[in-house]
Amino acid sequence: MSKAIKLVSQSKCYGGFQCVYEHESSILKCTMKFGCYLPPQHEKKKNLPIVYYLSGLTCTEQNYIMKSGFQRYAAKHGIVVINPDTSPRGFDLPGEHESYDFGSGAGFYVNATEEPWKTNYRMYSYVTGELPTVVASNFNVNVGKSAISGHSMGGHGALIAALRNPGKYKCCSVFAPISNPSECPWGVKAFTGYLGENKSSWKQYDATFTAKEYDGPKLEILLDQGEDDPYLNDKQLLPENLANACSTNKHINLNFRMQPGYDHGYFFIMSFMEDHFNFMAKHIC
Ligand SMILES: N[C@@H](CCC(=O)N[C@@H](CS)C(=O)NCC(=O)O)C(=O)O
Repeated sequence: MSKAIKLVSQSKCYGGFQCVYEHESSILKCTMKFGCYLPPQHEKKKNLPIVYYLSGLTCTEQNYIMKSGFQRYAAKHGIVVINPDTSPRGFDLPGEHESYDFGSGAGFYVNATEEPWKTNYRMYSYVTGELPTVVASNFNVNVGKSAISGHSMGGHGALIAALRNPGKYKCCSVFAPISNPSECPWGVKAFTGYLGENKSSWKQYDATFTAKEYDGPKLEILLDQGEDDPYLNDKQLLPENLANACSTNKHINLNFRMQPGYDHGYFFIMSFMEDHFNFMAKHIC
């Protein structure tokens, strides 16, 4: 596996640098971009903590970089922030670019088992395996101090990454996550396409199921959900199902906050970004 990365862009921001890098992913078999915020502390200090942030449907690495305002808090706490793209890129598989909720921009953080997706659509292994290795070999980070965060489809990705890899991520921060994908239209469409009709193979990628089975070190999860999020009312997110599952598991502490008046977008996310960085900093700084 090549660990080489190439700088695509670099802009000074809060004393550090917001960068975008690209690299050849051997798992996805394509060139992938990822955002990398290097806080001011990166020049002198070694062993900085890492936050991974996974984005939602239709996003590239740009949405979070441009819209969330996270850099201010990453600079304050001295955290390296890595945010990958949401699917493999550069292919033209049948139907890949036809809908916003499947294929490109919608990798759902699973390892596909179905044709024609199974060769490239392996975002679970990319995010939890290849990307951390690439990050560890290129930046002054301490992989033992990692947290994972995400929004919507990326909230689902963050939850399953944390729940399936006990101890790897010290805590998990999510905004409006797709919390029970086996039971919502977005998830059913994606899992049928990537994983096939057999629902038993879906459970490993469903936070509501994996939360019941988690028995690792105490996992703290901060979940913010806008009350006026249209996708909440459309039953795409189902955070109450995750909350029920977590309430029966003493190894998980879920802080589930409903936020009146907020919708699904980045204005909601930016409003609670400081809280999420304070929460993650407590676990990794
Ligand atoms: N109706 C939206 C659905 C997708 C959506 O809301 N995506 C969220 C994540 S699930 C997002 O972050 N969009 C990009 C943005 O707001 O910058 C669309 O077609 O773009």
